Amino acid sequence: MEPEASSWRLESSVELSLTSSTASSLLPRTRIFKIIVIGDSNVGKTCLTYRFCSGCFPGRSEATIGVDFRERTVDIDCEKIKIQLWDTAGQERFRKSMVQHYYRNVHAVVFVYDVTNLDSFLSLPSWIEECKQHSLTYDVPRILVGNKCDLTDEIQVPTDMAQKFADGQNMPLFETSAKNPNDSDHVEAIFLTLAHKLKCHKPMMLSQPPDNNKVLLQPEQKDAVTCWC
Ligand SMILES: Nc1nc2c(ncn2[C@@H]2O[C@H](COP(=O)(O)OP(=O)(O)OP(=O)(O)O)[C@@H](O)[C@H]2O)c(=O)[nH]1
Repeated sequence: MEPEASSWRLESSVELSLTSSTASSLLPRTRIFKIIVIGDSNVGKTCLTYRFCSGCFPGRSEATIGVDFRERTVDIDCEKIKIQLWDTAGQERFRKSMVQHYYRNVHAVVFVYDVTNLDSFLSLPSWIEECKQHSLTYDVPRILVGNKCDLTDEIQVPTDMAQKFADGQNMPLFETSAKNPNDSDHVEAIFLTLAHKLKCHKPMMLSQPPDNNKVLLQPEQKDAVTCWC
């Protein structure tokens, strides 16, 4: 179910074609960041990823089965970054066989809850636990997103409650609406902020000497906890 290995490479590796023997003349190809989006069913994971990658709210959205991939290439500080969003199924029956694939070589995690559904917020600890069980270390950036802020009359999760939880988990909180991008934090800004953090967090380094006119760049491995300040 993973995308074609030929079209992308996990671990945010960057393959370079050498045009001369000096590394300074290398032109890097697009770096890829794999971001998984998880949370209860119906919180709006598909709509958020669709909003970011396609720029609009999907006319209709059905329960995700397994996982859907969406991607978008952005320019950050003159570098092309491909943001690959893994939109995972919220329903347990549609997740089972796929779970181990989600967590492989993940660069960041987006936890989503629905601000109009308290249960989806109360489920967050179990999603965080699932990450832990798949050996996701704390140096993998994580953010918390409360979706459906456009439904102002139906809010069940007040911002201060969500903020307290996010602080306790050392995650930044964003409240947004995939439906109405003018509400609160903009979906676009959320994912771009995350991409910036990833870019700074994982500077490229040469991982092996040039071989067959190719050189593989990989992110520097860091043990430090990601700081969002
Ligand atoms: N009002 C409003 N509705 C939204 C918003 N985002 C999603 N929805 C609606 O919420 C429902 C569920 O959205 P999805 O994006 O399919 O939810 P999901 O989290 O991907 O669900 P699963 O695939 O089952 O895990 C759909 O009817 C969407 O139209 C939002 O920001 N505002």
